[in-house]
Amino acid sequence: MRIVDVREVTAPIASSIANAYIDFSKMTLSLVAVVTDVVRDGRTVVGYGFNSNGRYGQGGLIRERFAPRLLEADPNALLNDAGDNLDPDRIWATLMKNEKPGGHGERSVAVGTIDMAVWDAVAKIAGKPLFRLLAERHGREANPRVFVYAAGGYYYPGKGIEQLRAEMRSYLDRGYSVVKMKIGNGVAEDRPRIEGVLKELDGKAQLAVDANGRLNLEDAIAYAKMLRDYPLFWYEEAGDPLDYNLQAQLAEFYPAPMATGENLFSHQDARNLIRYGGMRPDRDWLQFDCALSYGLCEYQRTLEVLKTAGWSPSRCIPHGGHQMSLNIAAGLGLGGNESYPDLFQPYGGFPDGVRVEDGHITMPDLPGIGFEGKSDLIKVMRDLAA
Ligand SMILES: O=C([O-])CC(=O)C(=O)O
Ligand SMILES: [Mg+2]
Repeated sequence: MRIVDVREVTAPIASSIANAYIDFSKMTLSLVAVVTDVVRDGRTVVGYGFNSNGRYGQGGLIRERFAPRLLEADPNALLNDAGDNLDPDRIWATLMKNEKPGGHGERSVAVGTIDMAVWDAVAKIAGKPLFRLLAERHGREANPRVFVYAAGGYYYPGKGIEQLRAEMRSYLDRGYSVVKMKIGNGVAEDRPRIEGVLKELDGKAQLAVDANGRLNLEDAIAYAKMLRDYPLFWYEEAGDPLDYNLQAQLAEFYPAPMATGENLFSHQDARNLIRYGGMRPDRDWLQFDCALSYGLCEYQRTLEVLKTAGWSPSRCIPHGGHQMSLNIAAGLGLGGNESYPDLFQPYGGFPDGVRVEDGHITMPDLPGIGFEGKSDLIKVMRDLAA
């Protein structure tokens, strides 16, 4: 049993949306195929992975550094003790050989993308959905019913409050109970946007807001004073993701739930947020995204760090809207997952036929991560592996 090839293609996920920090006019992602020599149900097992929106494709790093390390390794050194499957942690250690600690940059995205493909292959070789395999490995009961919220509400050229309200209404109509919109361009611009959306939701769903790290401390506090007038689900990523002191000071002005973490890429960074960021385990939310942060091998270390610090995995609702985090949520008891109903297709979303009801989806029993159940996605994946 061995990995015979690691393929990467950088694909566009561009659109005309913008958050308070970046626009998505040139956004890309990396799609990876880890091809094995294992055959299941008459088909060669190929694991697939991709990185979430926001950090661009990582083709250079994957092709020049990480894929060659896997292909040059002794194939037996990448297997589990029984020799009947790949071992994700041994593969992870091989990927990270001769990498210094710290300074996570974007190698964490390259590794996270390959790691997703490896876990997909491992669960397919085991003949199980990844969420069931994870629950078994951790001695837990899987829960296929997962909370999901609808992320959107971007700044959009020519889009006024009426269109924003219509967008949010469409998420309500599709079964979501929590929706999210962007803020950060200024209190004067955002207050009427928020009030318009809250009117549209009319108490039938809750609203989260996301400043994408745009605000300095003074502006983050000014926003907090405005936002705390409204019953929001959370106030996300107010300031720079690595400014733990800003987050901690903000907590003093914002008693309602805060959320952050999508731009922290290692368990060490996550631990610093917990130690120094003033985040409160009884109400705040952690959004670390394995696809951007060295993958599930690292995410399990992050969950250990959280546990040690008294945080439940149910306080985690990852960024990114991919099926990988849906599996982690169902298998390891996270609080839910992000979803972008109208963006970043065909990568995001759910297997065909999965519907949102009362803000939750139910995972179908598909082997691996479940990409084979999403026809538009598996088509581009198989094109890469062909
Ligand atoms: O706009 C983005 O970069 C995505 C984002 O922050 C989110 O989904 O929370
Ligand atoms: Mg965000």
